Amino acid sequence: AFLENIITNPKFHDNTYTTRFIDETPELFDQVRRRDRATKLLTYIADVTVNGHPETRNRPAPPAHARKPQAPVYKTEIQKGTRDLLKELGPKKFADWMRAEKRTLITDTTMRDGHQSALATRIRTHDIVGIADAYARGLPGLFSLECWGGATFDVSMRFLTEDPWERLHLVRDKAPNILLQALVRGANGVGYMSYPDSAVEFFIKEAAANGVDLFRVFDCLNWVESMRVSIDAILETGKLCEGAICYTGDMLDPARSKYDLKYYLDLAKQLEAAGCHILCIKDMGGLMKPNAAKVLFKALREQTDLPLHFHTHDTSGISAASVLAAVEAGVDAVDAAMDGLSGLTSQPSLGSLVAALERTEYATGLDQKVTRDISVYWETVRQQYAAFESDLKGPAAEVYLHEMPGGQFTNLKEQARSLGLDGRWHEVAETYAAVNKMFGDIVKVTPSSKVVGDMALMMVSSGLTVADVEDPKRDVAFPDSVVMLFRGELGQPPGGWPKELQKKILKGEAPVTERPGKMLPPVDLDAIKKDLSGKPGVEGPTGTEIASYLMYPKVFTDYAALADIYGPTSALPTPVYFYGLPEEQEISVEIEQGKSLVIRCQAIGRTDEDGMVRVFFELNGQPRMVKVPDRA
Ligand SMILES: N[C@@H](CCCCNC(=O)CCCC[C@@H]1SC[C@@H]2NC(=O)N[C@@H]21)C(=O)O
Ligand SMILES: N[C@@H](CCCCNC(=O)CCCC[C@@H]1SC[C@@H]2NC(=O)N[C@@H]21)C(=O)O
Ligand SMILES: [Zn+2]
Repeated sequence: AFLENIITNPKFHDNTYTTRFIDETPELFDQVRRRDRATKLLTYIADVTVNGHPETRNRPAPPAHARKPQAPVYKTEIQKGTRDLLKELGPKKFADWMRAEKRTLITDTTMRDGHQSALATRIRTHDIVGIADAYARGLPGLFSLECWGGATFDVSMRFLTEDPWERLHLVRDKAPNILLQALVRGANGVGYMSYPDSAVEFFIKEAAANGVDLFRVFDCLNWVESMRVSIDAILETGKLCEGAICYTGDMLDPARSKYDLKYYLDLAKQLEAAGCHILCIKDMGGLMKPNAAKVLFKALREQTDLPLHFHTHDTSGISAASVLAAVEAGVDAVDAAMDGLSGLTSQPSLGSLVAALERTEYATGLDQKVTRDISVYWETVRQQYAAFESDLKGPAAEVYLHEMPGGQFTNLKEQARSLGLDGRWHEVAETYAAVNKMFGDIVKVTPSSKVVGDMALMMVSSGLTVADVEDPKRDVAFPDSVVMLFRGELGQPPGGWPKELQKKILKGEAPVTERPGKMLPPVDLDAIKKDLSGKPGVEGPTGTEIASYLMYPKVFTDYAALADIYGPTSALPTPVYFYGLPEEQEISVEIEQGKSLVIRCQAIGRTDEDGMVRVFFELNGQPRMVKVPDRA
């Protein structure tokens, strides 16, 4: 009881309290400090049962009839797949193999862009890893699993209290035969800002060493100069480097001549010259129309012999038609999401594309019973994430006006709602388009899209028009992200920033025209190791911990401190992670391969005079009690 008291006292995690405790009772301290993972997990379950989770509080709850997701179990051996091929052939010959394949190669984006676009990136490692074995055995012919990078890196630590590297390791173990694909933002790594080149290099090397086989690299302004930081680091790792060109505007519209066919063909030449093994047209807004796809991919096919990969979103409802047009025009690989997480701001439906290509020369060869089974799994998983559903009910051709990337659309709608602008969404969309024009008609994808969003929300909520903003006599408080953008901290658009506006925003400060990462002081790994060692929840610090810290110092140390208190929460089933364990319910938690805990909630006490609540469990048959604060 004495020990339990110490453990569950909220002051336990405040170092001064613990230090005094060590001085007074060193022999006891070991027993307390060694708090095993089970005790930590019970602390988490008690806390979330009593207090809920910040992410799901006051949000729609899963339907009462929601069932436990059951991954299909396939008895077939794990056959050789694209990862085995890459190991055999090396990246260059692998790219030749792609070009020789007649069938259309399919990338499944469900584990990354699918839920980033449909559910604000909130799907947890537990649900992602749960289906990996089925992919490995049931879809060995899949080209790649896009399962890492992009916003998943940030969200897993910041909102889901789990380690993105653990997710990568577990998917790697369960699906050893299929290429694991990650999205990286050129000189921004997986962050929203520019980093010193050495930080990006360190991150890429760590990601390659921990399981990423194919890196898709893009820059938020299509500035190849910035992309080279990642490209060069990836080429050194021997992994596949896919250079992505972000598609924007409307290629065949004479009014959008800035982004015409020549613009894209020139960028493709630059990326080929930079050494990319594969070229990707990354249509993050779903702006590609079937006619443009036909013209663009035909022209690219004639210009280069590199394999071509097409990524789009279904916001307008036309994306499957664009994908089929691209296939006819010679594209080698296309992205799709499993039906249950496809459509609208996500990718087009994988099952439907496979069926549409059946009995054509481009047939994918994927087993449609398996794609149906796996889609049913994702549908069931999705029920647990009701808290993160957007209110978008149908396709929106409005996307051709605002050109927002799929992943941002739902997030910006949320942000507008929280600012009390929900009745004015179409005004936000119009203003977003006006801001894009005011900024010189730029590529809009994380992080440049975030800046346009910040400006649009600021203008709508403070009733500012473009004329007001551009008026040299009118004082405007520009969001920090806008100042950063015009200072050049996210790179340079072709032709630079609109001069007048830049002058007004920078108030005479000189802009940066070089690549920011080149000017930033290189990372000091020794200083970081010293800074990190001893922080709660930090092991070594290991290479992956340093890589996380380089990208997100505060988000990482906050995450590590929570992991130190709550243990391996990623192993918990999603209903328990977000909503707790009701009395009389029992779960089995596999905290590592072959080691499971059986946890049963017996009773939840009342809040005592110290504002603490006792929660009684049975852990593998043994009675256990933990006390947690009532945070009401
Ligand atoms: N706004 C911050 C990020 C913080 C967002 C909310 N944080 C989390 O979702 C992770 C912390 C979980 C706290 C646990 S959940 C169970 C229990 N219930 C609680 O109320 N607290 C604990 C940013 O943008 O960085
Ligand atoms: N997480 C925020 C974004 C935070 C953005 C902070 N941005 C930077 O630190 C950019 C780094 C480049 C700084 C440039 S380089 C040339 C000049 N010299 C300097 O010392 N600094 C500038 C979000 O969510 O938006
Ligand atoms: Zn996307």
